[in-house]
Amino acid sequence: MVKYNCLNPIAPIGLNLFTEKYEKIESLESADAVLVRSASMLDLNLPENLKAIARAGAGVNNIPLDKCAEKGIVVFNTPGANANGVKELVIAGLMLASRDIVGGINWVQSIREDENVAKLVEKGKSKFAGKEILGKKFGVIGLGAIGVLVANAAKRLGMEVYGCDPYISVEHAWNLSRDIISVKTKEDIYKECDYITVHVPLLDDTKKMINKDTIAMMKDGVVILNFARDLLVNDEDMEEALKSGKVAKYVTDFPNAKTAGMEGVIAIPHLGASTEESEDNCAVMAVKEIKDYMEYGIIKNSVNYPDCDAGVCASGKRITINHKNIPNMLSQFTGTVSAENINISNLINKSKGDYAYTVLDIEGNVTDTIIKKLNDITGVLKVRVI
Ligand SMILES: NC(=O)c1ccc[n+]([C@@H]2O[C@H](COP(=O)([O-])OP(=O)(O)OC[C@H]3O[C@@H](n4cnc5c(N)ncnc54)[C@H](O)[C@@H]3O)[C@@H](O)[C@H]2O)c1
Ligand SMILES: O=C(O)CC[C@@H](O)C(=O)O
Repeated sequence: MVKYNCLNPIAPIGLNLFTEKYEKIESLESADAVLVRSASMLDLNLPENLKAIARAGAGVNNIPLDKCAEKGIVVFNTPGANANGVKELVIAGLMLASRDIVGGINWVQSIREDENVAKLVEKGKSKFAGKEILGKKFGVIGLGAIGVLVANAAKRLGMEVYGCDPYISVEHAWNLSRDIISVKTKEDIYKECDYITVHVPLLDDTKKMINKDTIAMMKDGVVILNFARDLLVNDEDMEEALKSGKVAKYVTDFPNAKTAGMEGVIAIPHLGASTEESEDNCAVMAVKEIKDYMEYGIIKNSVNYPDCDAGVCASGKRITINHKNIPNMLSQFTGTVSAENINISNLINKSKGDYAYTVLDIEGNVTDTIIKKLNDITGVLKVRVI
């Protein structure tokens, strides 16, 4: 029986894919697998038995990736599964920043009891006049699953769209409209654009990338949209820029104690992926990833281990080994199995950064001796028999 724990609610359409071989448990302690959305796992004790974590979403800054890798725990995410949900909200954010829709709606509510409300509306509406986005310059930083959809949608709305992503994947490059102006550096976006949206992961080199220095390069009255993570922006610098009018509006899907009540901020309560469709897509993808890994040792969409698909084991037993990416591992694995006079019918080894993963299909029984010897090899982090 595979035990799994959900740290956040996960859509039933995904959980229903688990068969009778899986049991949902309420505590993390004895879980083989975990499903999570935005709950922070950074300070959790990770049980020895834990083998896989699936993040039903894109951002994995709530999961201690290196600590997991070091314990042989494979972390998955669900690339692209919520991208359309976020794209639609970014377009809404663009509109909210350009037209004072929020201010106008709130004002109507404040005068709604007045019997002359219709007249007052016509008289007072000019306070809420805005700008159109047609023909304006729109910069997208990060052309991944979300950035590409946002860039293409903005282009279709008649904007002049600039995109920047030094690490763009071939798949995303194929999907990017050829009408998007590709620029080499973020500085080109900062200097050129009336609206700037960030769609990069929160990493050491993206943290606080929007700060007083980068804002200084921007046009006066720029609009900044952040549907990625709050820590991408230096909030103190943003406050200054909003006060001076350098930044006209800051739209964020990640309000915090500093920005939630800040003048000039349009704060949305992390709703980017909160649609039925995105939640379903993420749940289905996350559960399939867990099942593939638990049942076949297949790794797809991992963020801390290499992807590896050895298909279904056609002979005897499958041994999977999570290990450090260091020399001489394979010869020790094959030597250990061969010493027991067992034939290896299939072997795959993949690596990603400091970590690697090996699948051995063997023609014979996996003895306790083999498992102990494999576990004793320096650099081996987890051994499983499937
Ligand atoms: N608001 C929400 O609910 C919500 C939902 C999904 C994702 N997100 C956030 O949005 C981020 C992006 O999501 P995605 O699905 O597009 O991810 P993705 O991995 O498909 O795309 C991220 C892109 O950023 C690029 N990138 C990385 N570092 C960069 C840098 N320094 N400069 C420019 N580009 C850089 C990568 O090459 C990649 O193409 C996630 O990491 C997450 O933090 C938020
Ligand atoms: O799960 C969510 O609601 C948000 C997910 C989003 O922030 C992500 O990074 O995918």
